[in-house]
Amino acid sequence: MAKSPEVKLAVFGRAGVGKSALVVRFLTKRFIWEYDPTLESTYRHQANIDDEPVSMEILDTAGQEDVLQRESHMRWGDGFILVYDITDRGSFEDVAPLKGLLEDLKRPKHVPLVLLGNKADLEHARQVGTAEGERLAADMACAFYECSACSDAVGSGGGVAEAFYELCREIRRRRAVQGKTRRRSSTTHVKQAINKMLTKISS
Ligand SMILES: Nc1nc2c(ncn2[C@@H]2O[C@H](COP(=O)(O)OP(=O)(O)OP(=O)(O)O)[C@@H](O)[C@H]2O)c(=O)[nH]1
Repeated sequence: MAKSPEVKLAVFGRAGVGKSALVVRFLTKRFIWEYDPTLESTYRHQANIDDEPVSMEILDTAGQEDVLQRESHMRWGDGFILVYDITDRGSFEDVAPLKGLLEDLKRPKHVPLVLLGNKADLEHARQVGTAEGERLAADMACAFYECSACSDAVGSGGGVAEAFYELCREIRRRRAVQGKTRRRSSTTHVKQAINKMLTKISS
């Protein structure tokens, strides 16, 4: 049987935005109130997305990792979920610099991303409007979800799982485009070699 394509997903965001809670919600469909402040953790998960199997490796980063750790996690990932907490404006303001770091490190620069505003169940404490999230996602050319790790029902866009799935789809799309470009460039090389030979023969 063919092996499922592997995708490496990393979850980034300020400490306390709910990265671990979101990963656990995605993997177990449950919410657990408290975790040890994250030491980084990785998980494996298999899913069928649009009838195609995919094998995910998910890295839940620590909100307070140092620069070297962060860079190595950014190099590791194929795609990234950038999380903020809708009740913490500072966590929203951290997102654009994270995207900037990714662009500095990754080639090609345009990295598969999803923006996720978590804790949508805490509407009474909201500090970041939905429209602001939408605008930032438009600037970053990525999908946007407001969700709650407490519940799949809260928030727009079909909950936490949909954000992970959309990131996998985006990685697939990019790989398909890159594969085509590579195939095209190798065909071009063959054509150039044949042309050279023909020129030599005719001269
Ligand atoms: N109300 C509510 N609380 C949440 C939600 N997600 C996480 N929390 C709470 O927010 C706190 C931080 O959640 P974590 O998942 O540990 O956050 P983290 O981003 O992994 O934090 P670090 O590991 O320190 O980087 C915990 O008390 C969670 O119970 C949510 O969607 N709604």
